[in-house]
Amino acid sequence: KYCPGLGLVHKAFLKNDTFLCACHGQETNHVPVWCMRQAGRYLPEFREFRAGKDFFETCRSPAACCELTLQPLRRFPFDAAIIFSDILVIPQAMGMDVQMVAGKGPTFPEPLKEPEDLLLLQPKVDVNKELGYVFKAITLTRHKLDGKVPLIGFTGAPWTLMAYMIEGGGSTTHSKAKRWLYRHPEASHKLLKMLTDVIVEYLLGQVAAGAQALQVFESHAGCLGPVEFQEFSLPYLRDIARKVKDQLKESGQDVPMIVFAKDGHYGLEDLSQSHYEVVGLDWTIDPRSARERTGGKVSLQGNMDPCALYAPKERISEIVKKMLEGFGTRGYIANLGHGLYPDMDPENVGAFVEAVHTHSRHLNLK
Ligand SMILES: O=C(O)CCc1c2[nH]c(c1CC(=O)O)Cc1[nH]c(c(CC(=O)O)c1CCC(=O)O)Cc1[nH]c(c(CC(=O)O)c1CCC(=O)O)Cc1[nH]c(c(CCC(=O)O)c1CC(=O)O)C2
Repeated sequence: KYCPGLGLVHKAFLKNDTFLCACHGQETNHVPVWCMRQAGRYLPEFREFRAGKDFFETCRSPAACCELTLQPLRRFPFDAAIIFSDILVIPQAMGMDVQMVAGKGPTFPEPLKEPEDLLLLQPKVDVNKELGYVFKAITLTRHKLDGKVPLIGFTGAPWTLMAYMIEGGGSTTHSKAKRWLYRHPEASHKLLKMLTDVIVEYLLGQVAAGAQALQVFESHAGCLGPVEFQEFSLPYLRDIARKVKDQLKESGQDVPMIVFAKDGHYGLEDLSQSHYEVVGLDWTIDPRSARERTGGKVSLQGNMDPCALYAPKERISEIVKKMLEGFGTRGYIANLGHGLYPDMDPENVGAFVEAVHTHSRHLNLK
């Protein structure tokens, strides 16, 4: 039985456990599907709800996060929900000011410039105090979901968060953050380690609050080369999974973890041997080669080009069919290769979900 606050998770309690089964490589009647950024601006009801409210204020309201998480599930038969929040709540918890500026995106008025600035960060973060609002949102959403589908919690990965903290916002080159890697490798490792410690506690808190799976977003893997990835990203991704899993094992819990290193195709083999059950893929990887390169060691998630949702519905259906044939229907979770864009037509998102369900059922009957 599910105990609020304790987060004891029983699969039997779920009405639809296809997502969790697929994470563990078990057979399912249909391939489960969800979309990154499914709770987002492409939905008119999201835009209406968010209108006039500050983004991070919204993130700090458990009731608002719960409502936004549930919105897409009222429209589409997604097989999982992902808690509405943002990866940048961690730099905030470490003492940095982060604002969401309309038309510009996340902005840090005082980004980290030099290694001395690390002294300005909170050395020890009490996640219950600083991020308890996310935990409350998760518990409330678990209750409201009432076992309809599992709830995914998430975090940004250390390198991606470090990049934001130094760049002060989005960037095309990430040259300020990469400058640290080449010029201040020790300070870089210090920051990555600080972030890892907070992330581990944050993910454990999400599970205690009721999250039934966890996704780690290394969204800026692509601006690292294979050598830098090996040194500054992969060890921390591995550390996170190992530490979270070790802790959960002690309390007899088993929560699947997904690693999504966008544009990190060079790291695919390593990512499939990093203690994650699932590796998320962007659309630059061919499904069959991803299967070969990961050797059946993990389940895979992804990877339709989000822009394929601009195609007519019949074309979306064809693309989905090819994708399913490439990945196969077992140990596979359908998703996009990255998040939905604000100008996407909700009807086409519905067509994507339906195509995954219909084609995968047919393929399973063959
Ligand atoms: O476009 C903008 O103005 C700022 C968008 C932005 C945000 N965080 C950010 C970015 C940078 C970026 O995505 O490139 C920064 C951000 N947030 C996130 C990521 C990870 C990623 O997408 O690769 C990133 C990094 C993306 C990158 O830099 O490549 C994660 C995120 N944001 C969010 C969610 C939650 C959710 O979708 O349920 C999630 C995670 C789960 C998921 O993918 O579903 C929600 C979010 N954050 C944000 C927004 C838009 C602002 C609003 O509603 O007023 C929204 C809603 C939406 O996408 O429509 C703000």
